Amino acid sequence: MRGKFITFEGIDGAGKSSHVEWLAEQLRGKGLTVQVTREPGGTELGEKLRELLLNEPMHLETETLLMFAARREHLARLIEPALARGEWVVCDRFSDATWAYQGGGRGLDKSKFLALEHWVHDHLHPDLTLLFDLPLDVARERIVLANRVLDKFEQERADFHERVRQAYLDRAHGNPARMRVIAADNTLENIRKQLEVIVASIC
Ligand SMILES: Nc1ncnc2c1ncn2[C@@H]1O[C@H](COP(=O)(O)OP(=O)(O)OP(=O)(O)O)[C@@H](O)[C@H]1O
Ligand SMILES: Cc1cn([C@H]2C[C@H](O)[C@@H](COP(=O)(O)O)O2)c(=O)[nH]c1=O
Repeated sequence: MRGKFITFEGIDGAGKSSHVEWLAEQLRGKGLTVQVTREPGGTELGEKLRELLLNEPMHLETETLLMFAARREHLARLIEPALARGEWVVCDRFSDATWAYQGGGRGLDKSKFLALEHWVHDHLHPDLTLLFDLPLDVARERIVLANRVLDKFEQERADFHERVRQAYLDRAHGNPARMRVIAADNTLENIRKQLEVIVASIC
């Protein structure tokens, strides 16, 4: 039987990465084999593209095409083979991030996004997407506290991140069967309680 594909999404600093490995462990505890991966990245080539994407200034359409190029490689080399073997894949970001960052944040034409999504993975969409939603100032505070070097996207202005957040919420509104909004302005413990209930519904 084909495995399931779960993705995590949210604005920078939403807290999703703090739960990715935890969720994988919960699933492994149920006897499942789980691959944890991320975008952009997840393959040798994808990680090289990630370096460019997170650090080099580039035209919006170049950025979008490289996101989808990395995704094509990721699907072909990791995601699709794992799902075909019956393994589950937990991925930190996927195409909803392109919708939100390049579409919402930077203003990419929606028809261009839809054409690329159709071309690259019309046959495969996540079974479940967990959207970590919280006010921008809380996410910003977490990033400041973490004291990390900011990448190209994290250096964007607040209005960019507000548009990304709103685009994510619009996407969730349009895909209620797949996307679940997590109230992420909460303790790790309370967030995990929300995740347990949602994940139990697809196991
Ligand atoms: N619920 C929480 N309460 C307080 N701090 C949190 C919470 N969740 C995560 N953090 C902290 O916030 C910071 C950002 O968390 P994390 O890296 O998980 O976010 P992220 O959504 O993956 O961010 P990015 O996409 O920017 O990498 C980390 O320092 C983490 O320890
Ligand atoms: C997949 C994808 C990602 N991004 C952006 C979103 C984040 O700012 C970075 C990735 O960093 P993270 O710490 O691993 O979350 O990339 C994007 O703009 N478009 C995409 O499709």
